[in-house]
Amino acid sequence: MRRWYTDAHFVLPLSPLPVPSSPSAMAEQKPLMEVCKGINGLDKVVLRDARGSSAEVYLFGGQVMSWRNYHREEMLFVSSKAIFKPPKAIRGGIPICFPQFSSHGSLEQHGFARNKLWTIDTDPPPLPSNSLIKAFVDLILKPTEDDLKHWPHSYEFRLRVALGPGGDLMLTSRIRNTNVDGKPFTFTFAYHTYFSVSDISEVRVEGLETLDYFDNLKEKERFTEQGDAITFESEVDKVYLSAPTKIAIIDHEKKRTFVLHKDGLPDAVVWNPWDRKAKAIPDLGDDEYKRMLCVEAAAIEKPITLKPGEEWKGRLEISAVASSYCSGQLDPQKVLQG
Ligand SMILES: O=P(O)(O)OC[C@H]1O[C@@H](O)[C@H](O)[C@@H](O)[C@@H]1O
Repeated sequence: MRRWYTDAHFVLPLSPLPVPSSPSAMAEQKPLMEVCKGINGLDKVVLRDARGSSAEVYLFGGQVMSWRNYHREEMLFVSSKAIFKPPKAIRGGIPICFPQFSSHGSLEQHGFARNKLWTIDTDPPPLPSNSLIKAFVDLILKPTEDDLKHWPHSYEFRLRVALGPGGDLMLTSRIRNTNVDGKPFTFTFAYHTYFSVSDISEVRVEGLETLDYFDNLKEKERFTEQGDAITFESEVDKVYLSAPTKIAIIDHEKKRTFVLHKDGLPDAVVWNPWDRKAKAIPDLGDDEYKRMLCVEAAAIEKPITLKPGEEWKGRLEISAVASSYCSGQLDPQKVLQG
């Protein structure tokens, strides 16, 4: 069954759409936001902009599973062996790690948000408005009685997924403590983004040079990164601390650069399982590590504590630009404009 939202909140704009600038975009005169069935009948929300960029968000996990540019090229990696069957988290896209990143605590790996069924929030508290954003959806996750047995805290987790004016993917998380027992709670968080890359050996990450990091492959010992951009020739699992707000992933073969802008998320995780670990992950193809790279905007080193009534916000914006981008000159503002 297809539901088309006609509520002004969901299907914007009320004025005519801008004229699409390419034939492929022309074919995409569909609703800006549509709820339909995805793989295995799971509900998903499809966002589209007037030029043909799109994003798909599964209610299971509140997980972005697709982000395409206006050439309809997929930017996110999804494993060919991904299991779309709750409560197993789906391998690919942008799983949300909350309220625990990795095994940094007593909860299940990466927390439970990625294993839960979220709902569409029809009446979210307003966010700063941006009239250029036409396609977006608000999701919400709240604990059930049963959930409270495992993590005894009441919260409202609101996630807005939006397509920006240039087809950028924008995620805003708002987490509010709604405990009535007066107790604060503490959490760690990550947007566990799986980027699609042509060949991991041809990829470089800029913006993390000289930073301190915890190496998950060496019992979370702390090291300092060298001065060079990061390249890949073996398994990597690092949490970079106090990373800059902008990070670039340069894919030489694809001639494409992803530019991440993060806000409220001081840390950045870089993960690629490489060949041996990939073989041990049942829902990842043996060779698929070559076509993926996780760079995760996160809050890990200093967990966030919220008192009742307090709210935390963490934002991630990702753009994909052609790599006429000049290596070593990480100024995504210039990249974006230019
Ligand atoms: O297999 P999962 O639970 O999705 O986790 C994948 C990886 O996620 C990364 O964020 C962690 O740093 C890794 O340690 C972990 O292996």
